[in-house]
Amino acid sequence: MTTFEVVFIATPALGNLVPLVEFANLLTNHDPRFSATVLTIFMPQRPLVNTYVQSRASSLANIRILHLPTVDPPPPDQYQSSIAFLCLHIQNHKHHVKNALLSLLSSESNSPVRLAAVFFDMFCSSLIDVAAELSVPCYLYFASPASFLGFTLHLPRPDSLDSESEFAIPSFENPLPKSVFPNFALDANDASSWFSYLARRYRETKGIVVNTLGELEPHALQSLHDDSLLPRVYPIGPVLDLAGSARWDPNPVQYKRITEWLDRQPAASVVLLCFGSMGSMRAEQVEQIAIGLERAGVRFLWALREPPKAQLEDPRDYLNEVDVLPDGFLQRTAEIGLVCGWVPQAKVLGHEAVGGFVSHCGWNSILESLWHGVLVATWPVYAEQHLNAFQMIRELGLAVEISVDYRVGGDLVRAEAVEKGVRSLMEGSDELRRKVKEMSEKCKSSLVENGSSYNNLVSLIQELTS
Ligand SMILES: O=c1ccn([C@@H]2O[C@H](COP(=O)(O)OP(=O)(O)O[C@H]3O[C@H](CO)[C@@H](O)[C@H](O)[C@H]3O)[C@@H](O)[C@H]2O)c(=O)[nH]1
Repeated sequence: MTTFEVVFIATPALGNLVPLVEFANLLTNHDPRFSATVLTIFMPQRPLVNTYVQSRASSLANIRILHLPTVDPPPPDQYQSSIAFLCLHIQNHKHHVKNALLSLLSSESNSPVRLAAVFFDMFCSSLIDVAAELSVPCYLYFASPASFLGFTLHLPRPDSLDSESEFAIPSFENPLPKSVFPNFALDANDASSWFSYLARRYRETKGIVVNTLGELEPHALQSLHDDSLLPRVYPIGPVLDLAGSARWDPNPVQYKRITEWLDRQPAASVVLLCFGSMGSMRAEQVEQIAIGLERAGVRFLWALREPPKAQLEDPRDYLNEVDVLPDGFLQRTAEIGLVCGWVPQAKVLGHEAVGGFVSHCGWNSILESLWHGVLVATWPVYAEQHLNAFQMIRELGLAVEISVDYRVGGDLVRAEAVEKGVRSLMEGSDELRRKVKEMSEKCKSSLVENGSSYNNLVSLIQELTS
């Protein structure tokens, strides 16, 4: 029997790497003819990514994790933005990726294993050259929504953006105000030119897998389908690591403390506040959130993390969060709240005590909340999150809004807005909750036999093995 090897390469960031590894896991579990190798790129500034890789490497039966040799980071005079840094750093691994693929191809020549494909994620377009040189079919794995994939393909030039305008982008039903554009699309620096380059090259792949489902993003997916210059798009999702960081938690003591605290709270009473794997807030914003939460008087679990000292570093848990919180806040809210650092988010969202989620709208967080049927209040911060929030509220009607000033990098969100947003999340919105529960059912059924994502996985496998 011929067996098939698939290689996966992701950006060294949890939001990209985790879904890619889970997709590799889904593929190899679905069809035992497949085995997978994940090639990882090392970045010293990302200790959480490294912890995740180490732990996952030992827990996945059909997946080999291979570390590419370490490469020096690009010197500062070669980039202006963190996106450019990432893209250059990834591009500088071309040689090592080629060697890794060559060694897999050479082992293939004396065994019935076929190297069926290489999957790259959204920042790795430069590596398409390596796959092309070795004639290995190349696919894009897109960990953000289909709507954002469409956005990248129709990125207006920054110098064509005028402050009053709205923009028609085919993957969105409504015109987009400039205020929801990601930072990289607004600045005429190297970030927008890198993104245009990345997206141009998506079209050169043999297919694109998006971590979404047809039932969630029908409009965006139809627009991609209608794009005759794009390869076939396979919506296969939601692909999630539901055990999440509970499996590789950076702080197991904290995890135990959180779980025990949640176990003592009434059903659907707690609001979780968490802003992604790279999320942190400056001191003035922390203060406004604290005041807003205290005024709202709801139970809360707040993942509060310290801003990184240098660009591209992960935030860290505060050694002592008392330093940034208003005087006496922890004592006054001791009965109803828990402030902690990193939380095992996917597990927490599945806990019956959690009734609402204030989220930065990273796509993995949105999918995790939909999976568990937890209503989100949107608080986008960076990357494509303003677009995701726009889609969730205006296009899909699946979230409530914390009225963040939509200027990117925006102003302080005042305590009043936090209080109002949290109240409307926890107190009202029965109809929204019903819709979210309905979507939760669709997420689950899409992955079982004859579900839409399941069927797309079967079609992809047919293509990979033909
Ligand atoms: O305290 C925390 C914080 C995060 N997480 C997990 O980390 C992941 C975070 O992923 P996501 O919600 O997508 O946010 P980011 O880490 O910010 O992800 C980046 O990558 C995503 C996928 O491309 C984009 O949608 C985001 O905008 C981008 O910032 C999720 O699985 C969370 O469960 C935790 O478990 N605990």
